Amino acid sequence: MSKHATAPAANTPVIELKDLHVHHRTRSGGLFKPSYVKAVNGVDFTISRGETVGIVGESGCGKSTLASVLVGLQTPTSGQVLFHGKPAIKRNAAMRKEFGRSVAVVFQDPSTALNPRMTIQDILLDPLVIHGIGNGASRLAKVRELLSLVGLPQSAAEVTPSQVSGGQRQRVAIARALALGPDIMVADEPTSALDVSVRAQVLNLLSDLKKELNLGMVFISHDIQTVRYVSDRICVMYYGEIVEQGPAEQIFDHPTNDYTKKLLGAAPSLLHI
Ligand SMILES: Nc1ncnc2c1ncn2[C@@H]1O[C@H](COP(=O)(O)OP(=O)(O)OP(=O)(O)O)[C@@H](O)[C@H]1O
Repeated sequence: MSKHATAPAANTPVIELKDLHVHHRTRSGGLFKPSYVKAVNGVDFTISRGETVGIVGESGCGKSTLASVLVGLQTPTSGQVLFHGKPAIKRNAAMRKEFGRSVAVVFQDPSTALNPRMTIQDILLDPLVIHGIGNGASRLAKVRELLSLVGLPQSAAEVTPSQVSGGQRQRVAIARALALGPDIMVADEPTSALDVSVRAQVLNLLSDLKKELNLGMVFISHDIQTVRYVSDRICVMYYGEIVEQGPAEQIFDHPTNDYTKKLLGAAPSLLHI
C-alpha cells in the first residue's frame, strides 16, 4: 500500500456528518401508512481532536439520536458519515474495529452502563482483551494507569460498580472509554444522573482529560450552562435541526436565534438542575 494512499490530512475531522437525517418509525402509523418522527433532520456536524463541541437542546430534540449515529449505534436514514474523511456507513470489519478504538462513548447513567457482576478491573480489561491489546502484565499496568488518570484509588480495581459512589462509577465509565486511546469521546448527559455535589468534579475531570490527551469531545446536555462550562463550540438543536452554532462566547454573548435566546433566558444557575 502506498504510504500516501490512506493517511488523512492532519486537520481532517475524526467524524463529519453531512446532511444527516434519522427518521424513527412511530407506533401511531398503521402497517400500510407508517408514520415517522424526524429525530435528526438535515444536520451538518464535525468533530476533530482537541476540541469540545457541545450539543444542547430540550428533551426530544434529537441529541441522543445524533449521538448514536456518531458512535455507530444507529444507521442514518440518509446523509453521509465520514470517519477520518472516508465514508463510514457500510464499514468493513477493519474499519469497524478502528471505529471502535477511535470513538468512545460515555452514557448518562453509569449504573446501567457497567456490568454489575464484574470487578472494575475486569471492566477495564474488557476492551483491551476484545481488541487484543497487550498481554496479561501490560493490561494490568494499563488498568492501573486508567484508574489514576480518572482519579480513582488502585483499590477500586478489586470491587464491583455497586461498591463505589455514583461519581466514582462515572469515573469508571470514563476510564473504560479511554482504554483504547480514542481520538474522540461522545459524552451523552454524563453528569445528569449524578448528585449535584459531584457534577462539577466530573466536568472538571472531562475538561482535564480533553487537554491532557488532546481528545475531541462531543458533550451533550439539555443544560446550556453545563455545556458552556466545557465547550469551545456549541450547537443548539431544535426539533432535529441545528438552529445555531458557533464559539461558546458568541452563542452566549450574541445569540441570534430566538430558541437559543429562550434557552439562555430559561437557564438556571450552573449545575443545579
Ligand atoms: N427508537 C425510537 N423510536 C421512535 N422514536 C424515537 C426513538 N428514539 C427517539 N425517538 C424520538 O425521536 C425524537 C428525538 O429523540 P432523542 O432521544 O434523540 O432526543 P433527545 O434530545 O436526546 O431527548 P432526551 O434528552 O429526552 O433523550 C423524540 O421525539 C423521540 O421520541
